[in-house]
Amino acid sequence: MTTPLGPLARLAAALEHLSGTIDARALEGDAGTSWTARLLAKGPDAAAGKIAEEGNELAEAVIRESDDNVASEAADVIYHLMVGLRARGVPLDAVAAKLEARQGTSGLAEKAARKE
Ligand SMILES: N=c1c2ncn([C@@H]3O[C@H](COP(=O)(O)OP(=O)(O)OP(=O)(O)O)[C@@H](O)[C@H]3O)c2ncn1[C@@H]1O[C@H](COP(=O)(O)O)[C@@H](O)[C@H]1O
Repeated sequence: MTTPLGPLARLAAALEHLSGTIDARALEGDAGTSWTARLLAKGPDAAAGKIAEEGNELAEAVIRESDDNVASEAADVIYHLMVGLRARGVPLDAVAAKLEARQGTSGLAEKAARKE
């Protein structure tokens, strides 16, 4: 019997799959049949617009919508974030490195250090 994946492992697997799909669309996607290819063809500005739009929709959902809508809007943000990173050529590794570098540093301490 296989052990079911925990939520973070499921998310990591989904992101891995999505990342591969976005890379494939960037290399040989058809803007006529693929939203990802269409967005990438328009360049980073188009992805940035969708990140902002979906971010607002997620914020609205967090404030006043159902748990299911929050999850759905969060998925939209993650997808468009990944397309934006691909449009800019910023590798996921670079984002991972930022998160890793912040581990163990309080957000409040980091903010205070910026003001010095
Ligand atoms: N996760 C997503 C995903 N999330 C959202 N979207 C699309 O993003 C678009 C914009 O979402 P909105 O909710 O803003 O829709 P809208 O209001 O009609 O958008 P506008 O046209 O008004 O900007 C819609 O067409 C959604 O279907 C996504 N499109 C693709 N993916 C993933 O990417 C894969 C490849 O998709 P294609 O590139 O389209 O083949 C898919 O199999 C999915 O795994």
